Amino acid sequence: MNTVEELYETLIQGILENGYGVADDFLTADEMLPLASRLRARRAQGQFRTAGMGNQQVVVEAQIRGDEIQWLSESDLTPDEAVFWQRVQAFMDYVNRTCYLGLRESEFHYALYPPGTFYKRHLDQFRTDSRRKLSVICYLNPDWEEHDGGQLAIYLPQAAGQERTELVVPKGGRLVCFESGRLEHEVLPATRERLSLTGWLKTA
Ligand SMILES: O=C(O)CCC(=O)C(=O)O
Ligand SMILES: [Fe+2]
Repeated sequence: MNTVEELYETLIQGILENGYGVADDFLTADEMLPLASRLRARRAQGQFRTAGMGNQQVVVEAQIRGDEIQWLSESDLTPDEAVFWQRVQAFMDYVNRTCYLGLRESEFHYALYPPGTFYKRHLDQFRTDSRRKLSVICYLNPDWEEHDGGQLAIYLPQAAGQERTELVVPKGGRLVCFESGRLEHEVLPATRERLSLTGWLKTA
């Protein structure tokens, strides 16, 4: 079993060496499953909304993204959500001590992609707001298999204008992190509902 510092170090090394980091078991199954249930319960209560594009005006654009989301509010976390929240805050503190990114704030939402939906290739920074420094996605999918699809495709710039595509399987408990302003990425369609907690670590 990894210590949390080892998980944080794995993520940071991944970002420095490959542009993105992946930590399996960021959440244990015991930590992840209650969050998946919480997501479904909140959605059943009608708290989820079709996600919009950009921060200027919310244009619902099913051609671009098909996920439904709900933002977390720090003042309204269940104990299970607080475990995740605190682990992310500790990661943010660790990054600030080791990489001097000046991260001060975070924002997270649950996301559910119904089967067949996707999020086309995009960058996570808004033209009008560059405070998002690190994108963080934690998957809440028990028993996810490669043939279920739903991979996160990450486009890595290479020398001479080339690029390489890497695919991350959205396995439950796994966390992916990359620089929001640098890496374009895409969510591929899945054959099952695809659950996650997605967020950004931001400067003030
Ligand atoms: O769920 C993922 O793997 C990525 C989600 C994403 O790119 C986003 O919400 O901006
Ligand atoms: Fe994204």
